[in-house]
Amino acid sequence: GLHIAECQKKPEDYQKVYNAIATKLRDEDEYDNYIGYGPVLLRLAWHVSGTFEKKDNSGGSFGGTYRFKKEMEDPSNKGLQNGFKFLSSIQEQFPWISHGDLYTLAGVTAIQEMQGPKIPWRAGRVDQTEDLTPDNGRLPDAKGDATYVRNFYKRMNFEDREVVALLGAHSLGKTHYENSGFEGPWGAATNVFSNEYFNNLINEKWEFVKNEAGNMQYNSDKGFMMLPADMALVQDPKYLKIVKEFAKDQDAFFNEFGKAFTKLIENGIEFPKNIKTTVFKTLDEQE
Ligand code: HEM
Ligand SMILES: Nc1c([N+](=O)[O-])cnc2ccccc12
Repeated sequence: GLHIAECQKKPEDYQKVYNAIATKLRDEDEYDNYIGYGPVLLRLAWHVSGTFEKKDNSGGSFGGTYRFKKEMEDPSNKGLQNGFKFLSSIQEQFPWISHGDLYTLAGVTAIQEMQGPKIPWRAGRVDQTEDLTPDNGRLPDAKGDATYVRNFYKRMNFEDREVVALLGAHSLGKTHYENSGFEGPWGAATNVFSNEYFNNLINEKWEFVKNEAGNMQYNSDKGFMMLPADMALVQDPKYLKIVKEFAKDQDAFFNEFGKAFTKLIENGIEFPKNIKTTVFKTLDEQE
């Protein structure tokens, strides 16, 4: 059914939550060989939203159902518990925030504190009961080709340009054998948002190899890696055109990513007029 957002707090209350997350991100910088918690918090926000199914308006970020066992233990979510644990102290400090608002706000904080685009955000997600937890298997398969990726994102109403922009988040963080059966990049994993991923796709020399977990992935001689689903973006002529644009024009990428990420974390939710969009200030902007 339809999810109507409800919110009693003011924008400055959510800026306090943003600042607490951003401060903790700065303090706890050693996580994952000094990549920090930014990428895993961003992936958590995407995974709690990426279960959305437009046919019956099920899944999506509204109900905060990631907190329940079935969703937390979805094999697609392996490793995200690190992000969940990071947020437990924030949840204690601000017990009034819903889980859906917390997970999506943390993703927005991660993007902005990693020098990414501003992500407009609205509050009002309301915790739902465990029975509404979506089944496992709604998140995308890393082995998918371009046809698979295009069809997958149709389920959430995303077009080619939005899909290519969203995958640009793979400029951040890395794959880990213990989570997904893929590994790398080595040494090149970043925690600064950029369009580098698109330049890697186009400029690196890729070798399709079987990795130590028995999965096929693309490795470059400079130590970068791509999933088969990443490489789909240069194997499909329509996607490739957009990859080339974003590789040349970081602003175009940032602009498209900002809009698509807000759409991703708000899929399936009706926001009444009284709930205004907030664009949070970064810590740097408040010092
Ligand atoms: C075709 C769609 C996608 C597939 C198949 C996919 C697959 C994956 C896989 C297998 C990993 C490695 C997880 C691990 O081993 O720890 C990963 C990491 C990541 N993904 Fe995606 N992803 C997709 C789309 C997205 C989107 C839309 C976003 C955000 C907008 C995103 C953000 C991230 C981030 C930030 C990481 C790094 C996490 C870390 O360093 O801990 N991905 N993705
Ligand atoms: N850093 C990454 C790259 N990269 O090129 O640096 C490519 N693909 C990725 C897929 C999932 C997570 C991180 C990725």
